[in-house]
Amino acid sequence: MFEKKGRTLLAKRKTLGTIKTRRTKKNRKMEGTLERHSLLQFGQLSKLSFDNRPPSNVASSAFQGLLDSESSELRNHLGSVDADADCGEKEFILSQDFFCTPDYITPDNQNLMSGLDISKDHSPCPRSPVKLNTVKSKRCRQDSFTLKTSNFTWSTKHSREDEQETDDIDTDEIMVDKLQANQTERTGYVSQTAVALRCRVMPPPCFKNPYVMNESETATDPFGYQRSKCASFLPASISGDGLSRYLTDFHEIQQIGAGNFSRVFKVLKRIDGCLYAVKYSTRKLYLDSERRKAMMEVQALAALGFHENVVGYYSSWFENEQLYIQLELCDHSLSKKSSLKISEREILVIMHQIAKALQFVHEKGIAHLDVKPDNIYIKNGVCKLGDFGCATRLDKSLPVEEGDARYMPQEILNENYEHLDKVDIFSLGVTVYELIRGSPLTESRSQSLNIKGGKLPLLPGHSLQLQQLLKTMMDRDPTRRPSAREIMEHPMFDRIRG
Ligand SMILES: Nc1ncnc2c1ncn2[C@@H]1O[C@H](COP(=O)(O)OP(=O)(O)OP(=O)(O)O)[C@@H](O)[C@H]1O
Ligand SMILES: [Mg+2]
Repeated sequence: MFEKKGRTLLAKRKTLGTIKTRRTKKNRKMEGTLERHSLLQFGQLSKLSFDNRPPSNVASSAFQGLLDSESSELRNHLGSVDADADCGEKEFILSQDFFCTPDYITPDNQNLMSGLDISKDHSPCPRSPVKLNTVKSKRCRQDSFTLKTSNFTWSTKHSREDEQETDDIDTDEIMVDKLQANQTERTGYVSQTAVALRCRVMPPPCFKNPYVMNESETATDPFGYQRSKCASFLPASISGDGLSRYLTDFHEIQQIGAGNFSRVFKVLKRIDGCLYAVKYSTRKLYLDSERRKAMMEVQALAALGFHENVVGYYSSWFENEQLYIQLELCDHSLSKKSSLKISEREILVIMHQIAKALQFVHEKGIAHLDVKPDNIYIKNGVCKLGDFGCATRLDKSLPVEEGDARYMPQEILNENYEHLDKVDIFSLGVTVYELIRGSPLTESRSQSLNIKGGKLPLLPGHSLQLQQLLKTMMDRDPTRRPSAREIMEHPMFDRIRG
């Protein structure tokens, strides 16, 4: 912790360029360690820069070029420092903190989030932090001070507080060197390359997956502390022109679906040549809270893992303040079929497969809460449950946001969340009823009252067994509805088990 504070201080000194500290012995000793640490870190950075070069991407080549030029410049500088025996006076500390501490390198009013466009970065690379010609230093012992230039104001209140923690208050004094007039403009300058490098060095933040039961798998995040400083910066920083992961990794073929909040495209993944579905939010998710809410869908999918009757999940990322989700590509959704008459055998197959999916989901402690024909997809004749945008935990440890009201039982509309698994059973019952009817449910109040009241009309042409099962699935009382496992084990399905 002590060394950490020492680094912070030195990083600040480097950034400000002209602030010198009269060091105590203790600090000098610390710097020796930190300089070695910095060299080590630089080694890692340069390795990253040279080893991870994508061969065929123009944008990333330009990006790499900038990184390389900056890397070699920094390396030259470090080399010369290495040869110099008097390490105590050097101001070249390059640590991860330098790249990951926006508050130290970011002047006020600079919008880093929208400025990350390497192709447009025609600004000169920052010169190595050479010693500036300074005029006589002036002592400053205020608790906080403001360094004003013609362009910006940099409050160092926090810096001063940090330094006070690190340094011995009695012995430390801060001396501020006056800048030469032609250096004032550079004081607040942060190279876009440095920002890009920071993003590259810094892995994205880890979020705890609330659907995963075994805490130990997600509790450890070795970068947690440093990432937390960049958490709100990173999602937006990977967006913007020229750095689109979607466009870089996928070739868009056609739109295959749209929901209330999203659009879904059939895409070809460039690197593996396979087809996928990519769903992305139509609304821009500017707020952290919006992003976290959207992320619950992918967290549920990731926590569930593979099941043949659940739509496959591959990856997800934020880009341009939108959440992108790469999914298994299916042929179409079941709603296409709800306007057609389908046979009882087909109905039984669908019912059995979705009950299987629900059994799997419920056993993982999750409720789907938006089962309906729109959210059941067909792939090669196999049904897959999709759209986990309303998924929540059965133990009520997460907020409940019910799905399409037409398929919801009365108890959830009354905010009774005691039997969330049985909400899915009710919705599956309504889904099957809609398929049998052959026409989509309307928003009509009388229809809705009948369904929610468990009053199922006779379904001519269908077995009593099926009608009986549907009736219990749509019972008003959730405790009387069968579980997904009980549905699966119903003898009626012997006809299709073949
Ligand atoms: N993996 C997929 N393969 C094929 N089509 C898909 C896939 N995912 C979604 N779709 C299509 O896109 C439509 C919208 O997707 P989805 O239901 O996930 O979006 P949404 O915005 O969450 O929907 P909702 O309006 O229900 O909230 C689906 O009904 C389906 O037709
Ligand atoms: Mg949907």
